[in-house]
Amino acid sequence: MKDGDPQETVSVLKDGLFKGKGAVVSGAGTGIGRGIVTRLVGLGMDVTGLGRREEPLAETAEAVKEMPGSFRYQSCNVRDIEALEAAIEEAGETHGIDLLVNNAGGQFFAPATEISRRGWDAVIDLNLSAIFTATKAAYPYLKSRRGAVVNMSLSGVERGSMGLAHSIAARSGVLGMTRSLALEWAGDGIRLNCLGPGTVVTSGLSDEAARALLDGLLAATPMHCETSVEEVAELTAFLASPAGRLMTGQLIQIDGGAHIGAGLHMIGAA
Ligand SMILES: CCCCC/C=C/C(=O)SCCNC(=O)CCNC(=O)[C@H](O)C(C)(C)COP(=O)(O)OP(=O)(O)OC[C@H]1O[C@@H](n2cnc3c(N)ncnc32)[C@H](O)[C@@H]1OP(=O)(O)O
Ligand SMILES: NC(=O)C1=CN([C@@H]2O[C@H](COP(=O)(O)OP(=O)(O)OC[C@H]3O[C@@H](n4cnc5c(N)ncnc54)[C@H](OP(=O)(O)O)[C@@H]3O)[C@@H](O)[C@H]2O)C=CC1
Repeated sequence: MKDGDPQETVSVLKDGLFKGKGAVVSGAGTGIGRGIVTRLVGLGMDVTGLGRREEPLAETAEAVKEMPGSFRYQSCNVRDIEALEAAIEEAGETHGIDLLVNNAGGQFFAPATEISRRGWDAVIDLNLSAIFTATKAAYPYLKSRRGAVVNMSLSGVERGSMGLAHSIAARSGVLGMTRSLALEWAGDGIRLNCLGPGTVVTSGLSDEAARALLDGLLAATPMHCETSVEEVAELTAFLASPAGRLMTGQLIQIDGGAHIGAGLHMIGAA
């Protein structure tokens, strides 16, 4: 990436593009989620952010308070079905939903033989079932605005990954669900896509084990570079914009070619 303000460097969308539009972003207090909120509010959108911890959500609110759109947040565990449905409904009634970004997610790295059934269920709940719940709850609001859904996935999701059997299973499920709903809801004008970022250095990838992987991840990326939060945010906004009008049912990998190169999927194969 060139020097300068990272968002400015990758910004291609028009100021005021999303004035009067509404969005829900999960995992809005940190990393990629905060970056997406910042771009959407910067483009004039009214955004509700979800996450379990209030403190990072409040930090996101502080970061965007002078921007053209607005940001409200709600503490919500997306694995709690009733709480998630209620949060989506409240956001829909407050500002409408032109865009739903299912970004909250994560997992632990472990070989399949070390994943307990509870560990499996926790990852499937967070990365698959919660996305179904949120998307279904948002349907009436999306329909009335002919809105869009962006589901955060992983680079290489289609070819499997060492140490991530649970997460790849969940995210492959999300891809199948995304394509199925893209078909079911096309007549309503609702579009759904998945984004597969490569390596994004956020707090989620900052523990010792993840840092140890970083050099290997970058070496396995043909362009030998990280994906920036701002690049993911700009692409998310693009997919919700009129320029994305015919894009639906896709997995778009924003990963410096990782999914066609050596890839991130063999990292951890010792
Ligand atoms: C393709 C390569 C690039 C990949 C790049 C990806 C990057 C990112 O995703 S960045 C975001 C990273 N952030 C996170 O991953 C944080 C989110 N993760 C979690 O919250 C947890 O991992 C969770 C999904 C398991 C949910 O946690 P929670 O509900 O609190 O679960 P528990 O701690 O109660 O554990 C439930 C169950 O899971 C077992 N477990 C947890 N960690 C591990 C581990 N490291 N190894 C093996 N098993 C683990 C835990 O032991 C529990 O099972 P039981 O012991 O059977 O009760
Ligand atoms: N960083 C990377 O290299 C890549 C990341 N991704 C994916 O992008 C997404 C964002 O990752 P990133 O920003 O890097 O990581 P972070 O760990 O910073 O973000 C994860 C966010 O999800 C929220 N979250 C987690 N569990 C729950 C829950 N049960 N209910 C509500 N919110 C929850 C967290 O907030 P809180 O803890 O407060 O609930 C946090 O804000 C994830 O789905 C991740 O797997 C994909 C490819 C690469």
